[in-house]
Amino acid sequence: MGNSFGKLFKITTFGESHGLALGVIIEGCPAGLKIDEAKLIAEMQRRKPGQSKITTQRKEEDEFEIKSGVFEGMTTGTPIGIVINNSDQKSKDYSHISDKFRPSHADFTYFEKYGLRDYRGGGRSSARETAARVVAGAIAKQLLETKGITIQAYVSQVGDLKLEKSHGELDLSQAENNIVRCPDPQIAEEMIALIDSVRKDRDTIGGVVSCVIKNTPVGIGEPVFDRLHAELGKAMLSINAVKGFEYGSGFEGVKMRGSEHNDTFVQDGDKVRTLTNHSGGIQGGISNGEDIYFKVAFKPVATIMTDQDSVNEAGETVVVSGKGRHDPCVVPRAVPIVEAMAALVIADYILLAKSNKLQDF
Ligand SMILES: Cc1cc2nc3c(=O)[nH]c(=O)nc-3n(C[C@H](O)[C@H](O)[C@H](O)COP(=O)(O)O)c2cc1C
Ligand SMILES: C=C(O[C@@H]1CC(C(=O)O)=C[C@@H](OP(=O)(O)O)[C@H]1O)C(=O)O
Repeated sequence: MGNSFGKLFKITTFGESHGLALGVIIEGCPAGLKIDEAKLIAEMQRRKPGQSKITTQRKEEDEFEIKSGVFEGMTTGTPIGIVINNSDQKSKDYSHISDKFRPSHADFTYFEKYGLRDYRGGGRSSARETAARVVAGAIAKQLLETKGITIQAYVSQVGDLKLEKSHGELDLSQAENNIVRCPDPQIAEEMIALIDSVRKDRDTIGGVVSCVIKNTPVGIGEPVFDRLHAELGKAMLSINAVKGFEYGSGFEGVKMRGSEHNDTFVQDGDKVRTLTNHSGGIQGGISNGEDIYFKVAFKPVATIMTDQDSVNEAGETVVVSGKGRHDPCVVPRAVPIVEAMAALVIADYILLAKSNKLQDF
């Protein structure tokens, strides 16, 4: 029913924004992985609401409890069950729109699909659900660390303000040093000021999260329908408010000739490398060992703090007035979500690649 993701490293999430709790069941994580809980907590802190003036002011610590599948700090190979309690729901903020549809949120489509809905905080459609993905993704990241694979996302655009440099030209270690998570400190300041001014206008703004995955081995990806970039695309497009995904040269690549765009192969010691990386580390749906990089576009948040025309469940014309604690821009908190989803894909696809060749059997 669309609540699970992955084939071998598989997650199933549950929970609503204003319910008692959220959580995730992780199946397929190999036994014997040492879990560093401090790292899981750190990932949750990066995503949690209420972290700065440019995020929703809902205060959730996003503490989690590992209920199963980990014994004496090691995964046991059995399902890992994790629960995150909700503690700061303000469902009253939603009573005035309990039968009204917020323009461009999921109120109308959930109501039409199921015939009823948990209107409190957007229910299941809320990005609160992504807390469960982030804790699962943090475990996947630890699995990937054992192979030296790293994943880093950062904010590369807010509205019209964008980084012109590619990931290789930036010092990505700077990204976590500011509240918007942009690696260029100067542009970060401008982005923060822009989000803050949009927030003061009681409006919202979109942005782009870029991500780079390093040290993926050659040969990961399942042609033809489960090409690595197709799965990354699905993972990213499953995140709330995502409107676009591009990898490698993406939409800009259409302006180039093949003679400029082709990535020349060179032998580098015992490895085949490419001189450029317009392919984004993936060719034919299979990783080629170069950096995998992609961008994810997020729309401006639907819930704005001004009156908007809409309709209600009875089909009457109504005004929806903005209320509650909402993100003026999602990208600062989307960074760890993008990383988590990328980690889940790569962990899953490394396990799948064990069936590539007879010698791996
Ligand atoms: C990190 C994050 C935070 C979000 N915060 C809000 C919010 O405060 N208010 C809101 O209306 N939408 C927010 N959204 C987006 C909604 O969850 C999303 O727009 C809604 O579920 C409808 O789905 P769609 O935009 O994917 O069609 C957020 C999304 C993300 C990724
Ligand atoms: C609570 C979180 O973000 C929420 C995402 C969200 C939405 O519509 O997606 C709407 C707001 O929910 P509420 O109005 O219930 O506070 C945000 O605060 C979170 O990410 O943990």
